[in-house]
Order: sequence, then C-alpha cells, then structure tokens
Amino acid sequence: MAPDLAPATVTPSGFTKPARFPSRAYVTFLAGNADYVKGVVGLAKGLRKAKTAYPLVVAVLPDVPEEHRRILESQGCIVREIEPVYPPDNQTQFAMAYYVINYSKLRIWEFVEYSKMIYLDGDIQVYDNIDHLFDLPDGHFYAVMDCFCEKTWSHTPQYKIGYCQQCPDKVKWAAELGQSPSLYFNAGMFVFEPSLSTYHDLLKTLKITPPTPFAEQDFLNMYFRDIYKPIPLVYNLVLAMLWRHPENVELDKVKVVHYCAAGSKPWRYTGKEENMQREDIKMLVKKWWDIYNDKSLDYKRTPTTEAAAVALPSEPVNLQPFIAALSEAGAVQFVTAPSAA
Ligand SMILES: O=c1ccn([C@@H]2O[C@H](COP(=O)(O)OP(=O)(O)O[C@H]3O[C@H](CO)[C@H](O)[C@H](O)[C@H]3O)[C@@H](O)[C@H]2O)c(=O)[nH]1
Ligand SMILES: O[C@H]1[C@H](O)[C@@H](O)[C@H](O)[C@@H](O)[C@H]1O
Ligand SMILES: [Mn+2]
Repeated sequence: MAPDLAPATVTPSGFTKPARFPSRAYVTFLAGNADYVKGVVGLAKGLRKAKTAYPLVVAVLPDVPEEHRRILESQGCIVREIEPVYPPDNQTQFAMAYYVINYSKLRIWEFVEYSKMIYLDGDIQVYDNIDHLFDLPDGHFYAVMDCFCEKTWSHTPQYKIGYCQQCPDKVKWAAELGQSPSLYFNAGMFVFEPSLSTYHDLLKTLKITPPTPFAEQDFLNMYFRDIYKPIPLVYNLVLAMLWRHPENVELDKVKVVHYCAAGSKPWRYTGKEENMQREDIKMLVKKWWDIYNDKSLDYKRTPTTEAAAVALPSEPVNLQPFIAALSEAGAVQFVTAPSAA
C-alpha cells in the first residue's frame, strides 16, 4: 500500500515536513528510566517483522535517559520529547498512582506532521501487518472494547454486579443503576487524527475533569464517546480475554497482543502470578522474546537509507519505510553516493 503524500510545509511545532512525506505513523509512549524501553524495542522489531510501511514515533517524557533514546534511534524509531501532563490541581490521589503519567499521552494529538496515527502501548506486540487500519474513514476514534472482569475494575458498578460488555447478555445491566454504560475501549491501542484544535480542547477539558482510576483511558472514553467505533479484538487482545471470554477469542487470528494482565509483561515475566502458567500465556511470552532476540530484525542502514541520510543530513525522521514503499512502487530511485574515503 502506498503511503499518502503531502506537500512541503513547516508545522506549528517548527518541524519541517519535506515534500512527499508519508503523513502516517505509529506512535508509542515511554516514561522513566526502567525497563519499558525493552517493550518499545520489541515493538519496533515486531512492526518491522510485520513489514509496516510506516515509522514508529516514540513520545518520551524528559525522564527517559539519553542512553535509552539512543537505543531507540538505533532501532529506527523517531524519538520526540513531550512535556508531562498532570491532572488538575494535584488531584492525583484520585487516579491510580501507577496510571497518572499516562495523562501525558494526550500530547500526541500535537503531532500534526502526521494526519493519522496508530497509538500502541509499549507492552503491545504486533504480529501481523495492521497498516490497513490507516485507511479507515476519518472522523472517528477506533479502538477495541475492554473487558471489565479483572480485579483492576473492582471499584466499578460493572464489576460489582458482574456485568461485562464482552458478554452483555450473561449478567444484564441493572436498570436501577441507571442508563447502561457507553461502550468502553482499552486505550492501549487506538487510531486517531492528530489535530491542534483537538489537542487544545483535550487539555482544556482535562483541566475541568476530575481524575478517575484509569486516568487518560477514562478521560479519552468520555471525550470521544460520540465518535468511538469499536474494532475487532484481534487488533488489541487484552490478555484477560483468554480466561474471561475464551468464546470470543480466536487466538490464531489475533494480530496485536497487549501484555497488560498482571505479571504478563514479557521482559518481567516470572510465571508466578495468577494465570501466568497457562500454556497460551507461556506461548505468547515466548513469541514476544523470539522477536526481541531476533538480530535479523534490528534496524539496518541500507544503501537507500544511507543515501537519504546523505541527502537530508539534519532530517530527524526515519525515511526508510517511505523510501522502501516508493522504490517498490517504482516512483523514485535512490543512488548511493560513492564513498569519499
Ligand atoms: O513506567 C512506565 C509505565 C508506563 N509506560 C508507558 O505507558 C504505557 C501504559 O502502561 P501499561 O502498559 O503498564 O498499562 P496498562 O496496559 O495496564 O494500562 C492501560 O490503562 C492505562 C490507564 O492509564 C493506559 O490507558 C494504558 O494505555 C492502557 O493500556 C506502557 O505500555 C508504556 O508505553 C512507561 O513507559 N513507563
Ligand atoms: O487499562 C486497564 C488495564 O490494562 C488493566 O490491566 C485491565 O485489566 C483493564 O481491563 C484495562 O482497562
Ligand atoms: Mn499496556
């Protein structure tokens, strides 16, 4: 599939977009100096294995060490620093502490160099090409419906009565609890359109919105309620689906796996937590490691990317997938400059 092309412009963030730049990209989020960088490296390699035509942008908070940024660049990622976003007036105690940093994810709406992006958590792996999701009609917010059955949901009325949108007929929504809740997505994966007006409105709205346990996930669900369109769960398999709703899962068709269940992050996996000795979990953890350890999936500077680097020495973007797609389509030919040595 050929990437869409855009004319040369200077974006509001001062980033020069060359003519015929692909205006689509994947984006993930990285905070802190711990081991989530491994997740992002794994994701970059997984996307490469799935032969995506688009780059992976990593939105990093200032606390991500220089060394981790270099690792990501050496894996072909585009590293973009973002400022943290905090919930209003130190009300952080009302959100689950672990999730508070995720409000910073809202900054990705500012990446208007791209007309469409697919957000993926760092604890996600892509096992099959999903580039076709960029072709979904504009004007909607696409994501996969969440499951309410894990203990993380125990603060909600849904959990208390045993209601889950994955099997809405098993335990019916109780009328005395009011209107049944809107469809709710997991915010570890979504398709969206960066836009400065949306970005400013998101931040303005956040200022007057009290924080809630699932932080930006609750907020995004509220904000995009009217334009949310569910997509099949093969695009974000929340692992708990395997034991909560096995009848809804066809594991061999799954394209994107989200290692969000307690104890399932492959780079921290010990097998001790509940459900972590299941054969399907062990298989999925191994599958993640196989990609992470596969040296053939490391980013390589090919003659074409080398030529692009020579032609655009200060260009901070990864042009490789774009050039590859254009070369494949016969649209351009890059010739490696002879070595000066
Ligand atoms: O120390 C950290 C913690 C988180 N992250 C980034 O933040 C993402 C979200 O954290 P988790 O994946 O650990 O969280 P969960 O998948 O359990 O959380 C889910 O709920 C969250 C609510 O805030 C978010 O919406 C998140 O995207 C969604 O998948 C990570 O993937 C990673 O990209 C880091 O970089 N460093
Ligand atoms: O974002 C959260 C998180 O990923 C939890 O681990 C999961 O149990 C929830 O369903 C989800 O909403
Ligand atoms: Mn996650």
